[in-house]
Amino acid sequence: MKENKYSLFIDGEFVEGSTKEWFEVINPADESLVGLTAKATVEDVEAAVQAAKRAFDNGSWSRLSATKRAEVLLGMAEGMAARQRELANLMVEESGSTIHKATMEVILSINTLKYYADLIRTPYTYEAIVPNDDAFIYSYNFVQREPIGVCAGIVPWNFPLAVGFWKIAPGLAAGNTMVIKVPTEAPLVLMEIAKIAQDAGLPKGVLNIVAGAGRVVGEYLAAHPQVDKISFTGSTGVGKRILELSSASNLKIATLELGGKSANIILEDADLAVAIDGSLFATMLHSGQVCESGTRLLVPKSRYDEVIEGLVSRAKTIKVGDPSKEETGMGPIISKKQKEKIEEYIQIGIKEGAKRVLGEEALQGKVYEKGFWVPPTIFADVNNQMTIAREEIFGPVVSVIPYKSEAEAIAIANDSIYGLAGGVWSKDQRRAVEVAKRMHTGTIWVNSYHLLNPIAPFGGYKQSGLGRELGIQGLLAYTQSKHIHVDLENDGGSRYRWMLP
Ligand SMILES: NC(=O)c1ccc[n+]([C@@H]2O[C@H](COP(=O)([O-])OP(=O)(O)OC[C@H]3O[C@@H](n4cnc5c(N)ncnc54)[C@H](O)[C@@H]3O)[C@@H](O)[C@H]2O)c1
Ligand SMILES: C[N+](C)(C)CC=O
Repeated sequence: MKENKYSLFIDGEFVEGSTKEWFEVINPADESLVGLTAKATVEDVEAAVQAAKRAFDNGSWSRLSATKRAEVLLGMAEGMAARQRELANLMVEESGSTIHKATMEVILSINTLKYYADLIRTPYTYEAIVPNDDAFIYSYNFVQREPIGVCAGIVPWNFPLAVGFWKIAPGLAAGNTMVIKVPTEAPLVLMEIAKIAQDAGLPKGVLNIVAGAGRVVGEYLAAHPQVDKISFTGSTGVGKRILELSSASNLKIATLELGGKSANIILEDADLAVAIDGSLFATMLHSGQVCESGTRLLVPKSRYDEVIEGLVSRAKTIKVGDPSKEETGMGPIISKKQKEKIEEYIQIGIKEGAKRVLGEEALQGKVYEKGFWVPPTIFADVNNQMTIAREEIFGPVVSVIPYKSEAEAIAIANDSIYGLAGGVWSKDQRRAVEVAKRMHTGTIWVNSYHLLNPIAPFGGYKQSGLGRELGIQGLLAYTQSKHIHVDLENDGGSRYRWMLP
């Protein structure tokens, strides 16, 4: 067990935390103990913020050249690549990710580091602007992009590594220092990163990693007057609380990546074999515990029966079980609490008149005796006013909604408080893109789903979020711009003689 005891990482050191209390991390597939993590108190978080502030102010990172910062980020990427399998296995154990999803996540995280290391070596930090007014013609103006300061990141359990790196990679690349709060359910993989960062030569205090209760650690960071920016990924309810605390304290800049109830539209001309498999991938990946899951599947009435039949027969082929096995398609649910929440939604769906066409039979076998399991569940005959079409379930449950016309499909898709993602399936790509343009969401996949690339921004419309991560926007979100005006006449005074004759 000793090697699976994880300390907090503050000011370049692994520390036990002020109360020396530890919490258990449980494998959701069999309820075994994966490891112990030190539980941070507000005193520990304060120490982490102060370490990040000192590190920012001393310039060991914030004033380092972009090329040198990029070298360290690439060193971290190399360190992660060398331990790819180990990191993926740890995520399988602590979060129930299948080995495929966990491996994809490590690769996405490495690519995010590499992308930002490349981006800061291009002159994004500098922008010349040309005066367009005679009064300013003899001046030279430029905009400098500067780091913001101490940035906090709050990370959820479903993609602990990738979401962590959507914050750490651009945040560090831009020259900020950081305090990351890891999720209590799956804290270990990001805590491993502390060692990798240290080995890559990240100066002390630049990256601090703490674990602890959201209400204590997360709220303390959100309300802290010396935290200059907060980036939160999690539920919409907690996101609203973060925004309240962050603006009331010091008007800190906030990026919020929140929940979703994404619509996935199969158009009449779609290749159903492709669309059905793609729509199951859209909802069952990571047992549906993915923010952008296509949980409202919109199907034309003319092809409805075919689609339902296809979904049921293909979903039955998903192997649910031990997430460490290569052949497993779907693993467990993160916790007993989350499993019970999903089951409650399933009962609500039945009560409100939706027809459960798959998922009634409990999973049978030794592997399901322990751990937290919910079978792939399909509801037919859902209408968009039902609770299971309006609220985020965060489980392997898809609500199939029939529609009569393309216009009706778009109206249903947009009738949601959320706007995170969506999908469109059609043989006619031009038509699919026209539909995509009319959907009010931040990401749409045409004839695919869940494919993420560090070059493209990710984030939500409406109550799915504020701001963007990834892409150039994701880097700029960790900078603030400063306009510098240099008077070329070396005689600025001549311009205000009217006041000081
Ligand atoms: N848009 C995205 O990119 C994205 C990505 C992943 C997850 N999510 C969303 O996250 C939710 C599932 O994750 P979850 O259950 O971990 O969400 P959550 O909001 O309960 O927790 C997210 C993180 O916030 C912390 N937290 C909890 N309460 C807090 C509080 N009062 N103040 C500060 N921090 C607090 C948690 O400890 C955790 O680290 C879903 O709604 C999902 O859609 C969104
Ligand atoms: C966007 N992503 C996949 C990293 C996390 C969503 O839950």
